[in-house]
Amino acid sequence: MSAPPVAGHVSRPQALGSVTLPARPEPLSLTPHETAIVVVDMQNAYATLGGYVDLAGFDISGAQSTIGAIAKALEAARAAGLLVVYLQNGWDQGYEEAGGPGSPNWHKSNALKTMRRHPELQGTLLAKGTWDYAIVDSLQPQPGDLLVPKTRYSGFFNSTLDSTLRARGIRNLVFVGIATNVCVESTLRDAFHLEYFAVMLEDATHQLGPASIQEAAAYNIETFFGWVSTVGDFCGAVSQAAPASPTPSI
Ligand SMILES: NC(=O)N/C=C\C(=O)O
Repeated sequence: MSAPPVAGHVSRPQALGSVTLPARPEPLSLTPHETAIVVVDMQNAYATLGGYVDLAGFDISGAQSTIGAIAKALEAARAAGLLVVYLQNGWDQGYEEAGGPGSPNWHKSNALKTMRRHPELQGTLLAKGTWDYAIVDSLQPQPGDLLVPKTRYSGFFNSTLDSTLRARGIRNLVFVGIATNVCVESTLRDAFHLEYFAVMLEDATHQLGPASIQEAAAYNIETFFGWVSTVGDFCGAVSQAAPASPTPSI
């Protein structure tokens, strides 16, 4: 027998307008107006050949299919009236926000390390205003979407993300983007600690590192921090939502 759905944040279980998303370890009920899709760091740095992670030596051959899967999920999310939030990772042009040798980020960021190894790249990786920092052409934000800049792996750290979501009554977050095991998982873990119901669409994410890392992140998420679903199931579920009503004006 299959497990009954967990009510994600709905005003009451199975509230009017809620949809059931097939997910692991069990289905999740979501109310569209309390749900946002969070697009993590779909920048040239992470998803385009010649960007930071490619130059740093990671395999991003799967990024093109991830972009296509995200585009599908976004189309369904927008049609159902879900809030779309983009996260954009990087720093000012002088890299003050990245931190100096007193910051672990200075030591661990592969972008900063790559630029130290190749001084000719200095200023080109993840700096605001550069091609590397820009969101990929095919996933450009649309009118009504929100864009939240961030300077560390978790989108909740030192950013406006939590207040932006709370102000809009958002309690459920659907995650897509790159990289599964770094910024997606870091943000999703923080979402759990901040009492959001978090779902990752596994085929709309891509890992940095071997394929086993993707599996490990999905295991962690479905076992400890949230739920795991797919783009097909997400599109099917949100297509059942009543058409979005316009935001009331005040
Ligand atoms: N967006 C990410 O998951 N980023 C991972 C590594 C980095 O930004 O250096």
